[in-house]
Amino acid sequence: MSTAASKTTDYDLIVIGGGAVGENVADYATQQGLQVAIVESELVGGECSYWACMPSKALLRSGNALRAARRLPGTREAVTGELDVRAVLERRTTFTSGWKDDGQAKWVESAGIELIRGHATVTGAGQVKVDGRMYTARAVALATGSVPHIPEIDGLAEAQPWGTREATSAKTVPQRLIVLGGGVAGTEMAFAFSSLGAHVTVLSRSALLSHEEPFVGECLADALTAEGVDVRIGATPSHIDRDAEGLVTATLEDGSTIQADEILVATGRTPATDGLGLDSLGLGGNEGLAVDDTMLVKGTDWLYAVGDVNGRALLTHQGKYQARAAGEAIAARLNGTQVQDQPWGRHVATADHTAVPHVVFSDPEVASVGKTEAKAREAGLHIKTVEYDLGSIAGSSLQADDYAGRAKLVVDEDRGVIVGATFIGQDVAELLHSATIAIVGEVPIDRLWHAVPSYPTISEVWLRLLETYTSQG
Ligand SMILES: Cc1cc2nc3c(=O)[nH]c(=O)nc-3n(C[C@H](O)[C@H](O)[C@H](O)COP(=O)(O)OP(=O)(O)OC[C@H]3O[C@@H](n4cnc5c(N)ncnc54)[C@H](O)[C@@H]3O)c2cc1C
Ligand SMILES: NC(=O)c1ccc[n+]([C@@H]2O[C@H](COP(=O)([O-])OP(=O)(O)OC[C@H]3O[C@@H](n4cnc5c(N)ncnc54)[C@H](O)[C@@H]3O)[C@@H](O)[C@H]2O)c1
Repeated sequence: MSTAASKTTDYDLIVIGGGAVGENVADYATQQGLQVAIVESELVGGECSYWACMPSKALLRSGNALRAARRLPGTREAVTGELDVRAVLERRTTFTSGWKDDGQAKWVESAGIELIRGHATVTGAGQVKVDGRMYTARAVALATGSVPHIPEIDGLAEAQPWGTREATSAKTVPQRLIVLGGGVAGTEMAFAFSSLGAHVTVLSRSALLSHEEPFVGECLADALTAEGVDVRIGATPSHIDRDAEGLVTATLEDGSTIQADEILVATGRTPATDGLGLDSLGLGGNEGLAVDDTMLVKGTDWLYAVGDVNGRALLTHQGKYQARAAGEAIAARLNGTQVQDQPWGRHVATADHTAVPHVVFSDPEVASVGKTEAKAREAGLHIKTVEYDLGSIAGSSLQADDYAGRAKLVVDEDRGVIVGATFIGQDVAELLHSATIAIVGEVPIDRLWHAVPSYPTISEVWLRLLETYTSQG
């Protein structure tokens, strides 16, 4: 154990940032006997707990549940009203603990981690300054997350747009909302606010969710349009203006205008490295810190970057996976025990390269993992793809009348294994882990044939996909 080191430094490890990722780095390192401190400048729990995953999913769930009920004759008749907006917003607020972090701060303490409140900067190897006070450690882990990217559009900054923080913590629902960006956050928030009664216009310069299989964006655009959302693909504003009454006007490149009460900017995020003092250490830049698979920043032997800040996968679950690897890798290095850094070893985040699962909680849901067909081809893989209509599965038709959805597998023909899977449809999120296991486990297609899906579940799509794959020869 590492107590010897603690005699020369204040801590074995200082984690900067107490979001979900920082908490996990600290926890896993502490469990290996390290003395650890977390520095947090805002709320312990970070973006996910207060302004991202939790409140956004709470805002989405009620609309999705209402639509699900309306898809079933018999149930439809029992659900005759609209959403109670106040109740939905209140339920959202309970998931953020009213934007108070007492519960999570208490957990940090109970886990044997020291919490230092304040803004941290890194002043040298193992040196961290927090609001004027210097602390030392044998290793430092950055888990500072990411910040919104605001595009340089004339008048946008002056119009004081909403970011995702303002959207997820909204106290009221604007009558008209413009959503700029057709990525994950923009799509989810368009569904959420439309369900809550806003008239939403989405401005997306490319197809919605353009990193997914192409049918995903098409299905989502259709679903949003059916909900009354005005989806403008290929539309970029050239100018934004907010007048004295608060009215927002977006002027598009073709000269047309759209008016709204609020504009939400959801155009991506960049690593939160500004103001950390990295430039003076010859590190930094806004492209993200290059790390190895133990999350050690390249060119250093003491600095780690974990979660959103390293730009590998801006997702809570993947950041926490990196954190489990990094927390134990740091402990192994400091304790002088073996670092298991071979691919798929305990101390590396190998899955970041091959199997990052993600779910978009739109309606229909989008759940995908691994490579799309385009990415697999780009990687030079010799692939075959197979698609199946989810609506024709017995389990799906029981789930909802007129169930619409699609599934696609990307198979590496040389290895006979799945390298990518995409599902779109109601309630497909829980289907995703089966695909993640198949990819991570490199389960041969021939063996997958023996994984029999229960009847009548939506998972039966696996059987149909494999039958179709085999019949294609
Ligand atoms: C609207 C929205 C919805 C999302 N929904 C999902 C979802 O459903 N599922 C999912 O997996 N992911 C989702 N994400 C992504 C997810 O929120 C992030 O991947 C996750 O929060 C990253 O965790 P992190 O700990 O790396 O960073 P953060 O949660 O951002 O935590 C970083 C912490 O560091 C602190 N900090 C920063 N700089 C300093 C400093 N110098 N000194 C001290 N403290 C500092 C910050 O105050 C913050 O608390 C969503 C993101 C958005 C924007
Ligand atoms: N359910 C989830 O897991 C979930 C939900 C929300 C967000 N997130 C995470 O948060 C991150 C940020 O979400 P996001 O939606 O902001 O990013 P994103 O990368 O998913 O989408 C950004 C969108 O903005 C567009 N865009 C970028 N610059 C633009 C410009 N100058 N003008 C017009 N459009 C522009 C892009 O084309 C893209 O469509 C994502 O990477 C995602 O991992 C996850």
